Amino acid sequence: MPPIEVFAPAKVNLALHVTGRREDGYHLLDSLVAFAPFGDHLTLAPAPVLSLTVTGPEGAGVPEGPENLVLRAAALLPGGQGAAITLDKRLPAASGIGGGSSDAAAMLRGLALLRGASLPEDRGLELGADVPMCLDPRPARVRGIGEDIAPVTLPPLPAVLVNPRVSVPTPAVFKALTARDNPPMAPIPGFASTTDCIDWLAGQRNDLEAPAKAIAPGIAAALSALATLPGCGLARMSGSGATCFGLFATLTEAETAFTHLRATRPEWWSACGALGDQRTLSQARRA
Ligand SMILES: C[C@](O)(CO)[C@H](O)COP(=O)(O)OP(=O)(O)OC[C@H]1O[C@@H](n2ccc(N)nc2=O)[C@H](O)[C@@H]1O
Ligand SMILES: Nc1ncnc2c1ncn2[C@@H]1O[C@H](COP(=O)(O)OP(=O)(O)OP(=O)(O)O)[C@@H](O)[C@H]1O
Repeated sequence: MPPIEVFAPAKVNLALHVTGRREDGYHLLDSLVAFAPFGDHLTLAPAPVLSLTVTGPEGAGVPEGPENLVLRAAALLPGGQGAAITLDKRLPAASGIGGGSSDAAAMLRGLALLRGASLPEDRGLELGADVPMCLDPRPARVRGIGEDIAPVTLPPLPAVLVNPRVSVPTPAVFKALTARDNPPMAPIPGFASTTDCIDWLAGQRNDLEAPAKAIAPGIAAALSALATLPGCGLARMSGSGATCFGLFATLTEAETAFTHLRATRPEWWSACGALGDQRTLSQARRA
């Protein structure tokens, strides 16, 4: 049987409001997410047992053992059939763009095809708050701790992403919050254009940006590098950081800005593409 290939796109929190805290310490969020046309790649070859090999430019330091979210995801699906898994890491780990969560979600989609199994009832929430939204990688308003997902329609959002090569652990950023009961996002209107959407987003926030910046000052440098690129309409951090994104009215403007940024900051991880719906690209398929 030919191997199965699955794409695990980067997740971007276009806005992320922290609106409360549950008794178990998890924070209640109100977030607008979209997905990038770049990300990690998984290959699942039928094999007698389950094994994982991590490759790719961002693979260094990513565990190959049972703690990898890909293997933890595999353990959730019934069916004994093994698989030789290759995880080609292109997204920096622990960087706020859902790398591990998107890999876990891609693994669930791939194994569901390989084993003919259905997806777990909690849609992978037990693996991480970002996994359910990554299972169906389309623009969505996400509430609760990540389980309450409502798809939304957004125009394509040309973006440049940059990671200043600092990794910030998600729990430390939540812990450093000074206010946990902030106002939710405004109601999401229909957007006539990309510029319309960028203007609306500028009135929303990422409440994790201030605590993340306090932990990792490199984030401020990434944000100001993005904000000063010609045509950048909004620069903001994604998730718990440290990856930041800049939004542009057109893909041509974003690509020009990306070329400039890559040349001036070659030591940073960066990528460019239109954020939006990546369901088609992310479908598990036989090679
Ligand atoms: C920041 C976001 O990326 C926004 O989409 C997510 O909320 C975090 O998602 P994630 O990385 O999948 O997070 P998890 O692996 O579930 O949680 C890591 C840690 O972050 C904190 N955490 C996470 C999610 C949440 N809603 N409240 C929290 O307080 C908890 O300390 C938790 O132990
Ligand atoms: N498949 C994986 N890819 C990357 N990291 C992994 C993976 N599996 C487990 N990890 C571990 O999980 C940690 C968090 O990595 P991940 O890429 O999920 O970041 P994140 O910033 O928490 O994502 P987000 O907050 O956007 O969901 C890493 O430090 C790494 O040791």
